Amino acid sequence: MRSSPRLAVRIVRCAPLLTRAAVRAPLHSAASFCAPLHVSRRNFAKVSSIHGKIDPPPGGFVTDDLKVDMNASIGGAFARGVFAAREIGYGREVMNLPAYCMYISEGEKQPLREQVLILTKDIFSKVVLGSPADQEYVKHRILSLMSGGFSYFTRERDVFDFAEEVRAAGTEGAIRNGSNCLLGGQFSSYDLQRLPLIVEFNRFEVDYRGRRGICLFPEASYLNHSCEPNVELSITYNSAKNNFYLSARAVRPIREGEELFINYMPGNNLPLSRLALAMKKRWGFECSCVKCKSRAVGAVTVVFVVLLIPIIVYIRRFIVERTKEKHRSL
Ligand SMILES: C[S@@+](CC[C@H](N)C(=O)[O-])C[C@H]1O[C@@H](n2cnc3c(N)ncnc32)[C@H](O)[C@@H]1O
Repeated sequence: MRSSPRLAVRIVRCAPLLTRAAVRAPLHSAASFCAPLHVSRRNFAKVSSIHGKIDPPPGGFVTDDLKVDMNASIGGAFARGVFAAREIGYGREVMNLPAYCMYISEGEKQPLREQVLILTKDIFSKVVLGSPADQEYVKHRILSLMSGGFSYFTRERDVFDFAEEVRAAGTEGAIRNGSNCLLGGQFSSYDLQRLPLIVEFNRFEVDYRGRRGICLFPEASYLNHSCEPNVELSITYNSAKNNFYLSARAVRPIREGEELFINYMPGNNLPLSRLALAMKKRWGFECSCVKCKSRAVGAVTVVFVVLLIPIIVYIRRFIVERTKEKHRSL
């Protein structure tokens, strides 16, 4: 843990820090690339391209005892999760990450949709104007994150507007950089379409002095949700570093090979049945954690007991009565 002063922030759930001016700056200056937007299948390969140890970002920490591996039973055939490569003791910090980027809204009322688009533009500006390391990070880390198949609040029009803005002519340097990014195949039209969705689905919502904001911590985005998590996240603002930091700690001992889970909707105190519905509404997936699966088995058992047993009793009685009648008539 760092010793510099921090402000506690409220995590709602769900990435280096630019100033607001930098966040707004660069997009119309980007590229004049005019390839049509098209959906490509390589996305699926990308979703599972990251496996093995998680390299910590600059200024961050990820223990070597974690690895990303497949978990086909959660989130589809290509889904991944974070697993313990060795036993992890109770209370141990397994990740401490600086936000890769963040946006703090101007007023209380700024819609999440606008926040997502501003952060998307911030990330893309790093691809166009940033260092090769930034470009590599966005390409390999951020674009390999999972996005929802559709958006809950990022309108289709926003995504197309963003792509158009990226292609629009701007200053000489940005055009050259932007064109190279797109034409060189580092960042495809399809990536442009996915980026806002990736931000939407991997955002961590924070509250900074009463202002809402969103951050990305891409290394933490491989963690799946469980209604009975074994890892707890806390996000704090480090004023010395002028950035948010995410800390992930084990809240019980985790065996070697066991998956690490967090709660995507912490602090809501909803009963399990309502939590699953809230998850579906907010994050768009049916929770298939062990607790929800056992709840489903429990529901099937109740249906069996409440409906099937009376039916079986009725049929049995019916057969007994028929047999008795037959005997009487003999
Ligand atoms: C932030 S990502 C987690 C990592 C992701 N599994 C991957 O392969 O990159 C969130 C996505 O993982 C899947 N997921 C996470 N927890 C889940 C759960 N409990 N049940 C079903 N799907 C889950 C959902 O598809 C969700 O949209």
